[in-house]
Amino acid sequence: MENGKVHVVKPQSEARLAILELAHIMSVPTSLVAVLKMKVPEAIWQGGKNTPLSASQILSIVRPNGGGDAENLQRILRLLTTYAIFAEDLSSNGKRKYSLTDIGKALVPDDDGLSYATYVLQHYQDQYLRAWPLVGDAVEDASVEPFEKLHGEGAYAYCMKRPDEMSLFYASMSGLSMPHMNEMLEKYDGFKGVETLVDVGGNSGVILNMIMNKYPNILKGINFDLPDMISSAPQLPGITHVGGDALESVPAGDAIFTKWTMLTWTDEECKKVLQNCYKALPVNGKLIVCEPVSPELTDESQRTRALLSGDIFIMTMYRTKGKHRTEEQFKQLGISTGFLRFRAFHIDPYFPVLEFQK
Ligand SMILES: C[S@@+](CC[C@H](N)C(=O)[O-])C[C@H]1O[C@@H](n2cnc3c(N)ncnc32)[C@H](O)[C@@H]1O
Repeated sequence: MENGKVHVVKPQSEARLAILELAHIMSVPTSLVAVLKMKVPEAIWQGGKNTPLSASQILSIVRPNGGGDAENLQRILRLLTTYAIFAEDLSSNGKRKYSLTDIGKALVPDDDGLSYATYVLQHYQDQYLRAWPLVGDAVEDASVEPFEKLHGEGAYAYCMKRPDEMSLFYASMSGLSMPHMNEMLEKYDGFKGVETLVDVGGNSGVILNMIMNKYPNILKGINFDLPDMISSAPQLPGITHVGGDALESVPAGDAIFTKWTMLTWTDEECKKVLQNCYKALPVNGKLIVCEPVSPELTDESQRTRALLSGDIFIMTMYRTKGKHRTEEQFKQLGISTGFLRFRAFHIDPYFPVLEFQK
């Protein structure tokens, strides 16, 4: 008996609830995409104030010419409140009003138009959504990615042929990478003393630019990526864009950085790239890797879920035998390719820094 209510927790009813939640879980990302497309976070954040607004007030901002169903918007906002994207306020005569939580604020574009919203929107484009029902095909036949089976080409090739998709990919990568790189650069000082830094799979070059701004000792930055991927990369001070394939060779530098690349390579391909990095480094040179690192234990934590669900995204869209690896798997890959020292810095729960020294 608690507060006059009798709580009878029946394991079987909990099991039924869990199944119902999973059965309906598509409502969550699709509702999130809907509010992002309607620019609801921006509407609540107007003037940087985060004022709680009712669904009809939000609609009057996102639909200034009228229209839209406030009750249905409120239904969506309530669901997303259960995922702590919005906070619900019932203080004004029981009328529900919504503000942004810290998670919701991460979806509001910054002055450069970047936020986590772009990453979400990029992932929920039609070409990916249509590949999801084929996820089990990666078990039946691991020789071809479900995305490629459906579209006749791999996810990178698909992206690189389409200029709009490329811009979205750049913005998605930058929007996600910049906030945690800011924190990483505050806490990790492994770029001290480096004069030439190569970023393998550096995409638009914005991360290399961030590193160089923080470490003026880096005089030369080489942003290395697939030729078509850097074809529309912006010009950035001190940075040379070099097109190539890391599976063939990597430009020389006194340190090499790579972030969020190895997950799309098989173990054999990772070894090849690590060998190429080894060759491109001087004695004592460092390879600094920033990759999703899967936990050894399978638990129900948010971190484990974020990492294991990202792993299935990779398996379905990019590479059936690419993967999120554990720290030990990274260490063994480094040792097998000749690196002498391995250190892990757990600055970010999703993207730890892994240092391999020659
Ligand atoms: C997920 S993105 C990460 C981009 C950036 N490093 C970041 O963290 O925001 C992976 C990048 O690796 C690049 N890439 C994939 N395979 C590559 C290869 N074989 N050689 C060079 N770059 C490659 C892709 O073109 C893409 O820009």
